[in-house]
Amino acid sequence: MTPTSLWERYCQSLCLCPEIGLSLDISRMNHDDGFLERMEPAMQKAYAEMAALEGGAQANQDEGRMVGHYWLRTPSLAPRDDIRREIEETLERILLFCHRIHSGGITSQNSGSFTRMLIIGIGGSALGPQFVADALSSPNDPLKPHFLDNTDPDGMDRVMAEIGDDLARTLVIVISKSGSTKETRNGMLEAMAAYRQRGLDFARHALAITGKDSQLDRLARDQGWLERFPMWDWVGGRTSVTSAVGLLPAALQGIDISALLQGAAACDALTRRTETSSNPAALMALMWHYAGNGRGERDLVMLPYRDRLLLFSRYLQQLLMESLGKELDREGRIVNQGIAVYGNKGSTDQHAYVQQLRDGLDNFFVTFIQVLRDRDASSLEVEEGVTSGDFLFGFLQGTRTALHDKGRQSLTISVERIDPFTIGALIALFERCVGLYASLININAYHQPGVEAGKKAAGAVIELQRELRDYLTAQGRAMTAGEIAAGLGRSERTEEIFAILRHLAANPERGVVVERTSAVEEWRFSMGT
Ligand SMILES: O=P(O)(O)OC[C@H]1O[C@H](O)[C@H](O)[C@@H](O)[C@@H]1O
Repeated sequence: MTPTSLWERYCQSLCLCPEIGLSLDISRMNHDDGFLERMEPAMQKAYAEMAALEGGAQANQDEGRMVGHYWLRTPSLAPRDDIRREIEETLERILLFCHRIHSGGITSQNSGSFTRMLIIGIGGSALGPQFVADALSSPNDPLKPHFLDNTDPDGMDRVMAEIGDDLARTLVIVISKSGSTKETRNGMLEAMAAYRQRGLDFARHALAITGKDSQLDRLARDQGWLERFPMWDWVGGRTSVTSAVGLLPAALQGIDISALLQGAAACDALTRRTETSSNPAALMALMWHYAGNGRGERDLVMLPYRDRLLLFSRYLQQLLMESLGKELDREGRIVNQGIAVYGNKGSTDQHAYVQQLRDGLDNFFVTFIQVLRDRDASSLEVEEGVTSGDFLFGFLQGTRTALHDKGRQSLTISVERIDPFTIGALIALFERCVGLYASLININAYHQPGVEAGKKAAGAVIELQRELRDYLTAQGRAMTAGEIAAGLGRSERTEEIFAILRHLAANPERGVVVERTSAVEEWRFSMGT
């Protein structure tokens, strides 16, 4: 394509959305002129399904649930008055609670004001809060956020060491929709132990965000924690960032959550448009469809050129891959759908994997995010007339062109600046896009049947570990994994038994001792004395 026709293609296909200070450029995708027209009937069907979803239909059919994250920022849209009221009341309670924390109305046990918060959660109960916290942090944040988002003991030690003596002035927010996620439970128990060790009353530092009457909800109620905020079954974990899950930590950090909600609501309003050329979520969904043939054949590489957006791709990984990565379509046919997401930030990633994007496998499309405002203050000239921000911009443009020269495809989202409003808009843009794309490929984006298998298998490993320890204690001698498995009548699980014992033996305080040889089948395990 000649430079002039590229410019024409850019002008024709640029979707300008001044309402949210955002534009989407699809000119560097390779679709032909007729593609959008051919897809229009499918797109119209997707709009109709989205309207039904927003109207309160049981869009998550497999679980018999409504899908209501859009109501969170426009409560008047909620299909029932009680839902609308709950959303509004929760928001008021969040603002009031934050006011009391910030103003010293609620103090820590030793009467000091809270200066840090420890957020314990995983998946949708961590990724959104982490993204927002990092994207919108400032040196003046009234509460500094820390996260326990795993059951990694060493990881937890690191976080607790960072908090150190400030634990007494740290608010703990335990987030779990189900209230029974093991990683989160473990993080909470470890945090409880840390408070106990310092003679502090955990309940006076803790609050919960969870489903009504969940295990966590009952614990928080029985122990008299500071507050409990609701999660509703009509909000999925990965789309919960505009519920208390994302709003409460953000507000405590001093982030303007009203602006974040306004940005999301404004983006929702314009991505409800059924005129595809002016709907950036629809255009993006169509580009995903085009790029991957409607079968996810290309990976989505997220390249935001702004450090503050580093965690966006991690957040989107769950939003897209848990929503779209499905074995069956809505009619129960095997389709094995999905779109893989990876990426960190530009220009940093140019020095890592962009080589492959330009010269290697052509199995991706890039989504660049450009932030027009470089920084709040004026910039140093690193070369005559040129700033660091000019370089960042130049690297984005350069990579986009270099990829295009090799026929490699990209989308470019431009936003004015990074602020709460824009972050809200970006979140809403991708949520809507995922929903529309799911309709285009006929899958349920709102359940996650595949996640259970790994959790169940992990439960079985923990059970087996208990059995093993009892067995080895009773045997009182050194045995190979094979002998133990046979003794337990579980020969089919010999490898698992070996792995469990090897792990225990690597942690001397767990009491399992190993005598090693060069052949693993000869390793002999016993309970130490
Ligand atoms: O919020 P929770 O109930 O603790 O769930 C945390 C996460 O658990 C699972 O992995 C689900 O697949 C995620 O969608 C969810 O976000």
